[in-house]
Amino acid sequence: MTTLIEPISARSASDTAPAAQQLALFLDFDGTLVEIAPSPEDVKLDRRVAPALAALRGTLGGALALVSGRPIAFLDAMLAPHRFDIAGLHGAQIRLDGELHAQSAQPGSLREALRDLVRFANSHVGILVEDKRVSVALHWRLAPSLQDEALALMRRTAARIGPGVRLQEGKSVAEIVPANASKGHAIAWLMAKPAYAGRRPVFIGDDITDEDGFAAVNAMGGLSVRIGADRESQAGLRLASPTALRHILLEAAESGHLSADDFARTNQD
Ligand SMILES: O=P(O)(O)OC[C@H]1O[C@H](O[C@H]2O[C@H](CO)[C@@H](O)[C@H](O)[C@H]2O)[C@H](O)[C@@H](O)[C@@H]1O
Repeated sequence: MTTLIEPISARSASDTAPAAQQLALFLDFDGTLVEIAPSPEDVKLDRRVAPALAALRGTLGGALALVSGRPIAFLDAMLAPHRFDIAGLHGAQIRLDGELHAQSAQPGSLREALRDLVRFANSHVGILVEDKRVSVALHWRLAPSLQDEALALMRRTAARIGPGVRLQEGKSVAEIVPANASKGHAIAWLMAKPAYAGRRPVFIGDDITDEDGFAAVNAMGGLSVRIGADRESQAGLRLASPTALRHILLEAAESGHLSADDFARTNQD
């Protein structure tokens, strides 16, 4: 695939800051920092990744955040003892510099809807309900033949709750999330804050929910990188797998250098 970015060194002759100081790095979690697993609690994070991200955050002058569908508390537990800036629940909650700045309210009737979803899961082997309080996910990875039924149930449920929510589809999952939550909004919000402002955003993700984020960084002249080549995407670049990304991140953490060019190595593993 063609590289769609120009080398950072060619972008501005007057810009003498080190390449890493020109970037803001936004990272999705599932399918990006960890491989997709059979169920949400089965994911395994390589033990070198959290310290590498902490080192990279230093290299980037603090401009590093996770942007995920997971709750912040889950990501904190995975990355402990390190704590990062995080947009969780597809942007429904945002923590910056240790402070919770944005938190959508639990959409009306979500509790009631949850009971219906749990009933469906209890009567269909392989269906999992993930209750994230402000949002809820219905998973069918372990029961792929139930995809249509599960998706139809989630569409009906979201419609019944009303305009306060939207349906977010993903890999073998559908989620009901607050209508105003999106990864694109979360990235734009963070990019307006001092630690991130004026930098070139780089967003790396793998799923449908990441497309909003890709569109947002594309609109800001940033770099969008999709893990996997299995479907169309607005992302300008591709990496083959979380392993390929991990190599880049670990190398950058070790060397103390990160530039846009590091993400132009496409389809590698
Ligand atoms: O935005 P992300 O960090 O990519 O989170 C998106 C959703 O990821 C999780 O579900 C996905 O990963 C599971 C574990 O690999 C997999 O079993 C499932 O099929 C995938 O859809 C997570 O459970 C969701 O809460 C996230 O919203």
